[in-house]
Order: sequence, then structure tokens, then C-alpha cells
Amino acid sequence: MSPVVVLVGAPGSGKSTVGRLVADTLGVLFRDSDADIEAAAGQQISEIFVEHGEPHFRALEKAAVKEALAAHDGVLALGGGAILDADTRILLKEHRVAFLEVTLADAASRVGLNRDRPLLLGNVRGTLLKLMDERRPLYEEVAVLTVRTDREPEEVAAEIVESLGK
Ligand SMILES: Nc1ncnc2c1ncn2[C@@H]1O[C@H](COP(=O)(O)OP(=O)(O)O)[C@@H](O)[C@H]1O
Ligand SMILES: O=C(O)C1=C[C@@H](OP(=O)(O)O)[C@@H](O)[C@H](O)C1
Ligand SMILES: [Mg+2]
Repeated sequence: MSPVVVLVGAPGSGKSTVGRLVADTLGVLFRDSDADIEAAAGQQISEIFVEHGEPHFRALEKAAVKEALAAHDGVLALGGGAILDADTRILLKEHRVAFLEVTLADAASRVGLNRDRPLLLGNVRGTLLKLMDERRPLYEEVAVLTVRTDREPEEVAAEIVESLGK
């Protein structure tokens, strides 16, 4: 079993939003590694960060991604930092991965409006800039497709569906 497509990209690139649209279009299930982590831990991501720290969150994330890659055959959205783990990147090489590319301005305005992201507390723009610079090579390393997101989520989803030949 393998996901139809796996979405990676920075926070605010639209992985969760676009992933759901792609799944709806294809008539398959949608899964989000962040939601899996929250369900397994019985805590929100922000609570996990505060109570147990980022390394613990990353360990939960690594296990959640491994499990979803092996057991899910719909659309899978990962958290923005999942690709930081080298073993996860190796696993992703066996999958169809799409990188949702986002500008700093778009990411900053989208996460500013949205639910809490513990990593971005404080200086949202500065943290996003650093994180996007550091991670871009990792997103590009695992992706077979790069999709621009400076347009409506429906258009982003349509390009991904088209790339799948469906
Ligand atoms: N292409 C887009 N254009 C405008 N807003 C978007 C787009 N994609 C996502 N959003 C909005 O940005 C916010 C973050 O989206 P989300 O899917 O949670 O991103 P991610 O999972 O990559 O962090 C949400 O409020 C969502 O509605
Ligand atoms: O970029 C990151 O390190 C993170 C991104 C978040 O997911 P989204 O990319 O869906 O916001 C979530 O996994 C956690 O807050 C850490
Ligand atoms: Mg998300």
C-alpha cells in the first residue's frame, strides 16, 4: 500500500488544504501526519511542543510518517518539518512526492491567520525565512514535482491531479 501522492512544503504552503481537495477530487481518503500525531498523543501539536519539546515531537512525527507511508493509499500531507529526518527522506524516495512552493509573503500571511504553529511563535517572518532557506534543498531532494501555490487552492489541487494522470 502506498499513498497516491505525498505533499511536502513549508508551513502555510497549503499541504493540508490542497491535500484534502486532491483527495476529494480523486475520491480517496485524506490523511495528515499532524492529525495522526495529535490523535495518537491525545494532545495538540502546540501542547506536545510545550510539554515535551521539539525532539519528542520529531520522534512522534518520524513514526507517524513511517506508518502512514506504509498503510495509507490515499493522499498524505506531512508537517512542514517532517523532511528534516534523514531516514524519512530515504523512505520518501520510494513515493510520489509533490513540493508545494510558497513565497515568504504568502506563507507569513497564511500562517498568521491560522491555527497555532509553535515553531513560528514570536518572529513569524524571520523564522519562516530561515526555515524555508534551510529546508528548500530537502523539499527539492524528495520531490518529483514542484507546484506553485500563488493561486487558489483549487488550481494547485488541479495541477497535482493532472500530474497523476487521473
Ligand atoms: N493557495 C492558497 N491560497 C490562499 N490561501 C491558502 C492557500 N492554501 C492554503 N491557504 C490557507 O492558508 C492557511 C494554511 O493552510 P494549510 O493547508 O494549513 O497549510 P500547511 O498545512 O501547508 O501548513 C489556511 O488558512 C488555508 O486556508
Ligand atoms: O514546519 C514545522 O516544523 C512544523 C509544521 C507544522 O505543520 P504544517 O507545515 O502543516 O503547518 C507542524 O508539523 C509543526 O508545528 C511543525
Ligand atoms: Mg498542515
